[in-house]
Amino acid sequence: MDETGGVSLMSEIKRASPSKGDIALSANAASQAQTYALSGASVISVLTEPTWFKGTLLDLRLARTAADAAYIKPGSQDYERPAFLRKDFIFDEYQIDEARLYGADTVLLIVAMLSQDRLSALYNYSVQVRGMEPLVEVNNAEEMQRALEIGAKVIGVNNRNLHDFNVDMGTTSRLADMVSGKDVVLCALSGISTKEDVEVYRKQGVGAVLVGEALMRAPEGQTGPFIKNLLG
Ligand SMILES: O=C(O)c1ccccc1NCC(=O)[C@H](O)[C@H](O)COP(=O)(O)O
Repeated sequence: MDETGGVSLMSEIKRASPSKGDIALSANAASQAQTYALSGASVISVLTEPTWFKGTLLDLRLARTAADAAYIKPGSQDYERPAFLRKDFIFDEYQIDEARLYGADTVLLIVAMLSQDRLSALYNYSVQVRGMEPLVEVNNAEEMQRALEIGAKVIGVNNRNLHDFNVDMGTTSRLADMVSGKDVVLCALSGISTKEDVEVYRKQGVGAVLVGEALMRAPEGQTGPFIKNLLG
């Protein structure tokens, strides 16, 4: 949660996706990141996977550089400087090093894609060797339990089922109790597009929401106002 008790925004740079195909192919990662940074996003998530999401590691570097440059301009410091998340399918420690090298502050670990040993090893490597607390993604109670077992402190519940791409906004709500009272920031991922969505999650103790497609489809010049309205 942000310092005002509101929900923090993780805004995503997402050109395409397996479920929706092309979303915003010509999006410029640098200018998108600047807009996000200057509109109040706490985290900028950059999809670096090339095949399905049409992202690159270079997007991450350009986004980071542009947002940092925008942020140091006089008069532009209304918000905290956002952190950068490398959003990709991470299987190896090397990808965590790569993320750091290209400007990320943290990485995504998807519980469903990793054995418990690999999940734990990658989590520990990220925290202990690179000093980055990963966003650990889950989609059901069993995965949430696995995330809690490794000591994850930032857990994202993906409302999108990765097998059939169905989005059920109640997924986060149903798992919220499993972290209540724990030292965990609960994040709601996917399908979020309105201020009302954010308000529902806020009341359930969600600390951050991740928004991709809705931001990428905002009409030109409307991304900043859209973010301010979401956070309103
Ligand atoms: O977005 C997809 O189609 C997708 C399919 C399979 C694995 C991951 C996928 N998306 C990654 C994400 O987690 C979303 O980009 C992120 O939560 C933002 O979702 P949205 O706001 O619905 O774009």
